[in-house]
Amino acid sequence: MANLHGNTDRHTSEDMPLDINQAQSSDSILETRSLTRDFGQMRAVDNVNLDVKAGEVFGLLGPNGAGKSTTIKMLTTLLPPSTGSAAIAGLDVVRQASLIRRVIGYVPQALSADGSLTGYENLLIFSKLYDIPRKHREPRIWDVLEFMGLQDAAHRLVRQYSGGMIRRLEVAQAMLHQPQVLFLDEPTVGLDPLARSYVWALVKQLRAEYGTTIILTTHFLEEADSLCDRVAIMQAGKVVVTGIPSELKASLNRENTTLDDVFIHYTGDQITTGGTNYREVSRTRRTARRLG
Ligand SMILES: Nc1ncnc2c1ncn2[C@@H]1O[C@H](COP(=O)(O)OP(=O)(O)OP(=O)(O)O)[C@@H](O)[C@H]1O
Repeated sequence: MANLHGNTDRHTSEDMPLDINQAQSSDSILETRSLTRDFGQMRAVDNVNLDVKAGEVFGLLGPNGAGKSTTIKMLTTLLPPSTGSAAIAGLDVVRQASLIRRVIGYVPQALSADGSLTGYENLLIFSKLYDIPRKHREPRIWDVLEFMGLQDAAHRLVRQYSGGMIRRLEVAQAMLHQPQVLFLDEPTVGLDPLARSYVWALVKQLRAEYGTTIILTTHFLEEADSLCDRVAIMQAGKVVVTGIPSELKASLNRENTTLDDVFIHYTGDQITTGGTNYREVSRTRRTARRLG
């Protein structure tokens, strides 16, 4: 393993990925081993090894097209890996997919709430999808509505919600069955700063009150710095570095280092550029517009 401290040369993808605190797999709730996904000739996720501890907020960072969403889709059983393996709470994502779905929640980038229904109705549908027993549904729905600060809007149509309220409803949907691990794929894309800070507060509260392990992707490095216990930076399908944000920043041995500096150091890229194609841009803009 390369020595991170004092090394200010740009990291290349040929190097071994760095892990500056080397999580032990024994207390991991999520593990991937050589997780790989190909789309035809294109390798979207390339031999990714991750260990996430129970109760951590873990950030997956990387430029557009780095492989973050594809990784999340494999972990949430929506896409089978080409090779390699992944386990959550000791369950294999391929062989035990239906059991995995009971212990995870997932908020995708694309809209997952139906605008023509009320918030309550959306939650009722999810409570049935999650097989929550009939007598527990209503109290559970009111619990999550209250937790997300949406109880007064419960019977309003979702199309009348603000972008921030829709995001909170989507997190509520994903939390109904009290998952051990919650995946948030760009939870604050398209939100204004106030709504974004509300979502940050919610993530912190979820972890504090329920001990939920949270795995999020984001393009906002300030957000990752504020929320995440550890981050992994991906580039071209590989994890190039994993670590605690403060230690990653300190390791550059520069004054006033931000996570942006760390990101540029390891990827040589500004997070808003590089590898972007029309499909990705239009998807992000579509999501932002629908939330906005
Ligand atoms: N279904 C698919 N078919 C073909 N290629 C795909 C598919 N899904 C993703 N890709 C490609 O795989 C690569 C990784 O995409 P992915 O969406 O995982 O990146 P990302 O890091 O999540 O990017 P973004 O930050 O833009 O969401 C990209 O080159 C993308 O074009």
